[in-house]
Amino acid sequence: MLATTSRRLWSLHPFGQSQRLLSSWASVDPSAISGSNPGQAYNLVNGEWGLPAKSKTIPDPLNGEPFIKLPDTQLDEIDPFVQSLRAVPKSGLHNPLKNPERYNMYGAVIAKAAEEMRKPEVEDYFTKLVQRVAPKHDAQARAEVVVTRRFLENFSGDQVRFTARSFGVAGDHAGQMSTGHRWPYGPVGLITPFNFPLEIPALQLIGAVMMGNKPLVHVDHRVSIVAEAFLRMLHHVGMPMTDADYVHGHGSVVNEILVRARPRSTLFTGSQRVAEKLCADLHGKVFLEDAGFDWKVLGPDVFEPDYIAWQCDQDAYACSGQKCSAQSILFQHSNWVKAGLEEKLAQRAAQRKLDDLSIGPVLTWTTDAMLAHVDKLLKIPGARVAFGGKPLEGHSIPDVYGAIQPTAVFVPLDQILKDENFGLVTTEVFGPFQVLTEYSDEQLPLVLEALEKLEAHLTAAVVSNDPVFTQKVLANTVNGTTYAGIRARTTGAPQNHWFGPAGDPRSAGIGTPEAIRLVWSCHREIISDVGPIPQGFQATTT
Ligand SMILES: NC(=O)c1ccc[n+]([C@@H]2O[C@H](COP(=O)([O-])OP(=O)(O)OC[C@H]3O[C@@H](n4cnc5c(N)ncnc54)[C@H](O)[C@@H]3O)[C@@H](O)[C@H]2O)c1
Repeated sequence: MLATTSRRLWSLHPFGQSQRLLSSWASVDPSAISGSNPGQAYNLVNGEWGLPAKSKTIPDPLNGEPFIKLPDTQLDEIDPFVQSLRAVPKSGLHNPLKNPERYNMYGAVIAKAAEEMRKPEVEDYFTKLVQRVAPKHDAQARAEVVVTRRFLENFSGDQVRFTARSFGVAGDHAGQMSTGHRWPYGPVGLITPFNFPLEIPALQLIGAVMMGNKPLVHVDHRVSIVAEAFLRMLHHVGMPMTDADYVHGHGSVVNEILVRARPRSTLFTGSQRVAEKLCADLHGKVFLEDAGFDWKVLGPDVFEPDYIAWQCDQDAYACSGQKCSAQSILFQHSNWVKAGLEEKLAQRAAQRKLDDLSIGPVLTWTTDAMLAHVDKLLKIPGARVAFGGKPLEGHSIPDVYGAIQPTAVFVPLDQILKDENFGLVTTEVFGPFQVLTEYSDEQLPLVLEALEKLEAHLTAAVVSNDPVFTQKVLANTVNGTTYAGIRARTTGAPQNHWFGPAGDPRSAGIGTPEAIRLVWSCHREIISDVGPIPQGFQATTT
């Protein structure tokens, strides 16, 4: 049974000064939650926050203290979520012909949400909350909050209906006109992972509701408290409480809700394994942002090696390598090797420290698992540890999480291409780990062969200002978000461009009007044919 709670609860938490300013909507204080004062998360269904019978606690990633209590929703408690989704018509809560006032309503809600997030205390609040559950440097956590705010700024006011705009084409005769509409799916699923606790669920949730869908939202349990706070903030600025449901807990439980509720579409962001399972269980009605094994090719033109080393370090190791866009493999032209890039990379990586969370806990790989992966790679002829390869020391990160130094293993290109090695070398390690390799001018076709063999096509970078070289690589690859030019990176996507994989009809996107239209609406063509019927019409059978 779901027990209903109310906003009275906030008063139970000993908020500090800045959190008191937020007390009308914030339910946990990131500065105060601890083993002795755990935060409490709630499910939301049909407009009511509530708790199932069981709860579970999650450990503080920095010291192991059980610091957040989560609803541990069981299979016999999912009926309200199933019924809530089933009650949503396929034509959505609004569409261009139904309840168009809601485009205006969301324009106002999103504008107010942006205004709320522009308050320094709200920016600090979300930054700190993100850091408590997914420890990363203040700059990284704050960037997530700022990108979210800027997205809200971009999609406020009339941008909601502009994003859902229709287009018309003249017909064959008077009275006929065809109009292409962006139509909602109605009931939808939205599942996101742990690594961007705010940005990914926030951007996708807003895209879903502004296009007229009602989503069931689920975020990885380790960080789901953050999106709950965002949802509470949206309610505070006027979003109807019944427009989205929110369920904490196990992925398997969400899986069952979706199987029974049969949403018309589901956006999944996470691992390839779960992506494929959901695709099968939901009969292909999915959009996917799945695993990233992201590559960077350094072209022959060596330029500003200190800058390039800094960018490579950021791409591989910021957020402890836990970005889907993190640089997983670096193809260095021999000119870069001669320029000493590897040493520069090692120096940059050595600057990272736990104190400022420029390196920190890894939430889905243990230390042993990451080091075992390194050991397996080292069995490949010619492979060597370029730097790192050791556990972090002097910390209290619990064993369920991982903690290793920023690590790079060099593997010769010809070995990477061997069938017996390729799968191992191109396994995504969601932590501070990358593979380095080297190629010569004559070996560029081998680099392209390796890129062709990869299965994941999320981000990529071609670091070169040589247009012929860059064009050759771009022309023969498919990654959905590819940066090209001497400043090319793999990470740090802001709100001003599409982010998402390519090369798969299920590929989703995030961040732009095109991404929202693709993921959260389908095309509907309405052909008006109102006459007049031609004078002297005579029927013929054809
Ligand atoms: N492509 C992108 O934009 C993008 C962005 C971020 C992360 N990722 C990927 O996410 C992965 C890291 O996250 P992870 O390993 O924790 O992912 P994961 O697939 O284990 O979990 C992701 C989400 O799915 C849920 N889930 C798990 N099993 C489920 C099931 N059977 N049915 C429904 N939901 C289920 C989890 O609770 C979580 O919310 C990496 O592979 C990374 O590349 C991709």
